[in-house]
Amino acid sequence: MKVAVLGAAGGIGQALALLLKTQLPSGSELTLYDIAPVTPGVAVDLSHIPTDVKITGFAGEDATPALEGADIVLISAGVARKPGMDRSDLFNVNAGIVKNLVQQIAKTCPTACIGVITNPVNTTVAIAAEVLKKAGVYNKDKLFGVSTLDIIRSNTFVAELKGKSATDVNVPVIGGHSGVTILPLLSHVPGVSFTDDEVSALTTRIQNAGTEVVEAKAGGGSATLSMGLAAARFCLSLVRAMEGEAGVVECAYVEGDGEYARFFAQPLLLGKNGIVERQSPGVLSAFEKQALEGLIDTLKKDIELGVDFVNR
Ligand SMILES: NC(=O)c1ccc[n+]([C@@H]2O[C@H](COP(=O)([O-])OP(=O)(O)OC[C@H]3O[C@@H](n4cnc5c(N)ncnc54)[C@H](O)[C@@H]3O)[C@@H](O)[C@H]2O)c1
Ligand SMILES: O=C(O)C[C@H](O)C(=O)O
Repeated sequence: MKVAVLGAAGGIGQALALLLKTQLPSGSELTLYDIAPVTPGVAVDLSHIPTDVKITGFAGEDATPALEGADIVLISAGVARKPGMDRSDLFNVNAGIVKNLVQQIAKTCPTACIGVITNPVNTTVAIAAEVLKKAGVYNKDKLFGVSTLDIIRSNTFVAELKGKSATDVNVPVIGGHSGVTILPLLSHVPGVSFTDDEVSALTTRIQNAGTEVVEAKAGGGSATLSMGLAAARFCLSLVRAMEGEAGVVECAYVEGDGEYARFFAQPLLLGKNGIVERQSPGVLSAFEKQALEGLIDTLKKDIELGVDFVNR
């Protein structure tokens, strides 16, 4: 199994690379790519960790050497938020970066599974899909917006509130990855009940958790370490499923049946070739139904922006 990380010299990229170097199965290959000249050095540094994962790093304009033969490509290249910014404010810079990198993926490893981390995810995943489509290599079962951070945050906040172990809580999060489009399904957490006020306050906290980190970092960037862990969890689940483990389910933002919007975060059964089954969000509470109705227009506009960016 070969995994490539694009944007690997950044805050997320380095944390993610460390976790993958230590947790990918023996015999895997990990390549790091970033425009930053430090990238081969990041790989040399990690190569001294005694695991059976071969790691190499590449810098410059051309991602090809990192992409050759990749089974999974994770993209965290791009700029991050500063206080006062929305994720959508990153569009002007990050749209072009994602477009360029996905064009290179389409050429060099067109059958790889792709996990897009770069914000605004609601839009950058649509950009990636349109680029792959134009190149004639789009497979909607292999393109993911990585929304795992919303799940691990929800698990943490619910566990804190209810005095549970965070590792025992699993909150599905559907919709998208920004503001009101993030919809944690608190009614789906077994063995836990919430008052209406708790549901409302927790949902708002989960939706604003990225901003909580951006403000706490005071201009020094957004979530990197928790995101590195989230992306590693997503990637390692995908690796396990691609290597034949049955029953691996993760939520991610993917092209679905279009019931709510063309792209929608939902639970996915993963397998050897990416998505095996898009699972229905199931029965929603009245609060969740209303929140879902309220997010669709925003999500559709975010998606349209990405589609137009590639096809204008
Ligand atoms: N999906 C999520 O849940 C989630 C969570 C946190 C952050 N993010 C997003 O991830 C992105 C990266 O965040 P970060 O904190 O790691 O930022 P960072 O600035 O620390 O790292 C970004 C890296 O991208 C590299 N880069 C820029 N342009 C590039 C290009 N054309 N090719 C290759 N590399 C390039 C930079 O050199 C840098 O090393 C941001 O857009 C951020 O908003 C997403
Ligand atoms: O909030 C951000 O800008 C980064 C990321 O999307 C997050 O949820 O932490």
